[in-house]
Amino acid sequence: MLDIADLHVSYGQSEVLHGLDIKVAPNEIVAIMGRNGMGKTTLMKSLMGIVPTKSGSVTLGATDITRLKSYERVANGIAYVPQGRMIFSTMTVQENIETGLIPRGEIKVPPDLYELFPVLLEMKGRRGGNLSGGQQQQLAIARALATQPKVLLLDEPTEGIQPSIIREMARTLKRIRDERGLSIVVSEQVLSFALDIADRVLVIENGEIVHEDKRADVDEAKVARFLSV
Ligand SMILES: Nc1ncnc2c1ncn2[C@@H]1O[C@H](COP(=O)(O)OP(=O)(O)OP(=O)(O)O)[C@@H](O)[C@H]1O
Repeated sequence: MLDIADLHVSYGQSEVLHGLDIKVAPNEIVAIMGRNGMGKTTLMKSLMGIVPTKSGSVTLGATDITRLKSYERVANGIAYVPQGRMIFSTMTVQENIETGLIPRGEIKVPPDLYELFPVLLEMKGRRGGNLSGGQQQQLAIARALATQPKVLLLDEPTEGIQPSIIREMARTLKRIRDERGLSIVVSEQVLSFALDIADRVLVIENGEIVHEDKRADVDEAKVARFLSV
């Protein structure tokens, strides 16, 4: 579904991703784990066309999206929940979700989004900035899903979220995958969450994938060592 091949990304002269090869199957959930500064956000931003690709390719389904602009990537079926959620704090919950409808030319929030996140229906007239961290995360996911993606990217979704809400988020994301047949790529530092949700766990270190395990074979101690400072 998503095929990243020999992806190199730099900021000016300094190369940050050094030739990543990652394939994500339809319906698969892949967790990309790594400490701060290892390149997770840069990978997400480059997949969304927010930072330019130096070389290599990104293919979504049958479409080469490497040179496409962000909005064209979204139209092709890739959606993004950025680190820190980045909801529009002065807009209402409903208006936030509506921004995700624009690429599909739709006007009305599909009821199944509110079924997934009932709290958003309750709060649809509230300003985004007045929601709790967990509620804002649900809103950011709902906004991304409104674009009807085939691949959903989430950048450190557990950051700043309470443990009980993190478990609920894992359940919801698996439900989304099962019901919508999405592929999900999630960057994470919280191993328990990654193990809860992922079919495959990759570790990124200094812009390279240095370890990979299927969920059933994950060597937890080894992955934890990569994550410890
Ligand atoms: N705009 C930028 N200009 C120059 N260098 C940058 C820029 N953004 C990130 N970097 C560098 O790129 C490297 C990877 O950063 P990135 O933010 O992708 O890491 P990360 O794994 O997502 O970390 P975090 O968990 O802190 O978000 C770091 O060395 C960082 O300093």
